[in-house]
Amino acid sequence: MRFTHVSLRNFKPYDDAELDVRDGVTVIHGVNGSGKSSLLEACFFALYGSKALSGTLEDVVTTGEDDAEIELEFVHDGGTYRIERRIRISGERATTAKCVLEGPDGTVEGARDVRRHVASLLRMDAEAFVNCAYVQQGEVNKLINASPAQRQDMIDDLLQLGKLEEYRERAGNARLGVEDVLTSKRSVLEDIESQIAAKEDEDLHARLNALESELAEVDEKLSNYEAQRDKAKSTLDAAQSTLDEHAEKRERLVEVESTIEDLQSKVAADEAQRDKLTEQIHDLDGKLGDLDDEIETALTETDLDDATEASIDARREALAERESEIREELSESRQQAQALATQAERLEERAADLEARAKEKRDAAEADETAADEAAAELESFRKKRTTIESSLEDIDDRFADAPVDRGSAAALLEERRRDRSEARESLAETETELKNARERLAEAEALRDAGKCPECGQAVEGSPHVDAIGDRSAEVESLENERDELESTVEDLDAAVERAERLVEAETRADTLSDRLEHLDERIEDRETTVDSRREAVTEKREAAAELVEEASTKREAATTQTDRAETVESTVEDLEADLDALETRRERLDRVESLVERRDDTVDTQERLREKRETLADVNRERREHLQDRKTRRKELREAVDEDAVESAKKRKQNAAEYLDKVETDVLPQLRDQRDDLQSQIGGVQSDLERLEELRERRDSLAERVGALDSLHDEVSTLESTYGDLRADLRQRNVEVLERMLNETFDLVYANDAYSRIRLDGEYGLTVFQKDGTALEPEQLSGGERALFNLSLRCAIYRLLAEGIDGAAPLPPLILDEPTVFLDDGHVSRLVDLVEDMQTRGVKQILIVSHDNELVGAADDLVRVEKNPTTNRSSVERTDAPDLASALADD
Ligand SMILES: Nc1ncnc2c1ncn2[C@@H]1O[C@H](COP(=O)(O)OP(=O)(O)OP(=O)(O)O)[C@@H](O)[C@H]1O
Ligand SMILES: [Zn+2]
Repeated sequence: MRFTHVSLRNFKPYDDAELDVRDGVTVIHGVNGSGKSSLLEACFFALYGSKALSGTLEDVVTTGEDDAEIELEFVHDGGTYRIERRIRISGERATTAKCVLEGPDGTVEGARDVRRHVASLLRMDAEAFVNCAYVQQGEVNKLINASPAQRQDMIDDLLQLGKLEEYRERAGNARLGVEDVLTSKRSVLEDIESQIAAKEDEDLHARLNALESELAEVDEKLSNYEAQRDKAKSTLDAAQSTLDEHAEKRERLVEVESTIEDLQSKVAADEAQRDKLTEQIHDLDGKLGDLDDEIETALTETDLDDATEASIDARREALAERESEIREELSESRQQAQALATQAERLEERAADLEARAKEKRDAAEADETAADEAAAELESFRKKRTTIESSLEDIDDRFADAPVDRGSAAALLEERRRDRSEARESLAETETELKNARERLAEAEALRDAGKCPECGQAVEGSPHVDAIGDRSAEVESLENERDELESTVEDLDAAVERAERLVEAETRADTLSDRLEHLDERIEDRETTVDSRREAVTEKREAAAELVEEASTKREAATTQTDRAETVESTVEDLEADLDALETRRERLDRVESLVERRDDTVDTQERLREKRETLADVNRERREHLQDRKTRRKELREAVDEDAVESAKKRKQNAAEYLDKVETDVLPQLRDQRDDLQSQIGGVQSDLERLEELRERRDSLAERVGALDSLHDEVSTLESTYGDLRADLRQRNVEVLERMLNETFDLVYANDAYSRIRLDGEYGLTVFQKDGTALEPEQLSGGERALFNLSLRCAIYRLLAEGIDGAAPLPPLILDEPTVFLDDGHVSRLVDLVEDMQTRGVKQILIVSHDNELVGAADDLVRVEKNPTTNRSSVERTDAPDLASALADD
């Protein structure tokens, strides 16, 4: 198997990338993170899908893109294949939107089917692919650190040895299954054999023969009795039909006899009925005569000529006409009477009303008169009061004739007098004070003088000029005392004058009051005078009006009497008319009586007619009945002759005999025989089915015995197969281990010659041991990092070779893929790696893909592929460079 072309879109760091992969060694190089490993992963992913990923499906699609596409073309076993996958991100999740494998045998679709198809094509699943062909970056220690059992599983799986174990287990399971079946079948077989033996002991055939002959005897007896029974049955039937015939005839006879009796009694009854009817008709004739008499009498009470319907109707009409006339007149008269009565009533009311008003007027006149009298009395008293007040006023005026002022100035006079008096009192008070002071000064001077001092300056009197002053001072006192006396009498006079003035003021005030009252009285006098006049006038007017009203009332009363008289006249007319109506009613009643009598007569005639008809009908019916009676009597005669009592007796006897026989045979003999027969038949059936069962058992025994034999030999075969698979696997594994150990040592020599190690041992349990030149053994884990890398590579290459050579025909193995194999190697060992690669090539590995940036490996490449990442877009691209150009490019470096 070889890759030929890979093309990517939006796979991890790539946008659009395409690469033709050629045979030989292809080295992919580029700086860290440029996308080298991703390119290899793309191929692996193309083959196995999500199983090939360490991460999730989403990681595959370039961040920020919706979908990714991977296409891988490869050749395998002479065929060309192409796988196409498309991954789409929808929401958070990525799904495989398309997955198609096109190959020479057709197209496979769907991720699961494609993965299975690839696994069966390459005979390895994703895990086996990684273990065999694809050495991933940093997986140096995977095989070294694995336990021998893991390693064994891994390698067995690669070499498909696991299948053998699987087959062995399947064979073991099959053996156990066969054993289970065998055991159960054997026990069934034993059971059947014992059943057969039991049945054979029963001697079934002899029993069958005996039962069958017994059955034949019973059958014969049965058919004999059945024939006898049939004969008895027909005898019985014949006797029965004779009896039935006679019984029927007798029944008819009875019927006919009862019919005759019935008819006879009906005829008699109807004849009696007819007689009764004749009698009734006769009675009605008498009744009719009576009615005719009554009608005659009633007619004479009316003014009818005859009692016909027409004349009664005509009369009735005339009465009705008259009645309506009277009623009309009556209603008019009643209305008129009513109207007149109402008018009279109204007039009475009006008269009463007028009289009442006249009385009111008279009462009002009375009241007015009383009011006028009262006013006149008051007027008289007011006039008297006026005279009294006038004389009082004249008295007051007389007093003012002597007074110093006129009436009206008294108040001013009083004020003047009081002022004069208070002035006089003030002068008096001043004078008294002056007098007191003068008296004190005199006393002082007299005291000083008595003490010998100057009464004026208080100095010693000798030589004082003022000693004469005492005389002056006593003269002053004297004059002041005179003045005071004068003033005191003035005040007394003025007191009297004030008193007089006060009395004048009093009189003046009284005169004013009297004048006011006088004025007031004058007003009232005038008022009363007016009242007296107007009331007296009103009295006259009202009395006149009352007289008029009384006159009007008497006129109304007269009119009322007239109307009442007229109403009475009309009412008597009404009474006359009512009497007329009563007379009319009596005449109508008489008419009614005639009419009802006529009707009754007509009814009676009808009844008589009906009775006659009924009597006639009855006569007809009886005529018919008599004919029918004659007919029935003839029939009775015939039937009486047809009944034969002897034949009936003999038939009865025969019937009884046959019935007795049948009863015996059918209830006793035949059922017994039938039971016997059924019992025998069922016994025979039982024996027959036993025989059939025996036969069946024998058949089953034979087939079971055959089956048990077959199972025995199958068990032997399966056991052999089981042990064969076990042996084969152990054998193959041993051989593989030997070959793998040889190849491992060859490879190891190639990459690690001249070193301290002599060889590697791979034991039967897949344990690995490294031997040093001095013979000491080492665990592979004890090797250095670089040594471990080489050891791993050797082991991987050896496994690859073992597979390549172990599989027949053209090597279908996938390319050998190494991702960064030189990481732990020093320069010398890199050239060993180059040797190893070349060795693998010479051993027939067609395609080797190596990711490396080691110059020496680059130099060894047949094809060089450069991977670059655009630093601005951060997207990777891939480009093939021819080896020589690169060599020179590297030389420039
Ligand atoms: N889904 C993705 N979308 C975009 N870029 C991705 C995605 N997955 C991985 N990468 C980028 O791809 C690069 C990793 O590629 P890869 O491992 O192939 O590099 P490399 O060349 O093998 O590097 P080294 O030499 O270190 O092994 C990283 O730069 C990573 O950021
Ligand atoms: Zn890498």
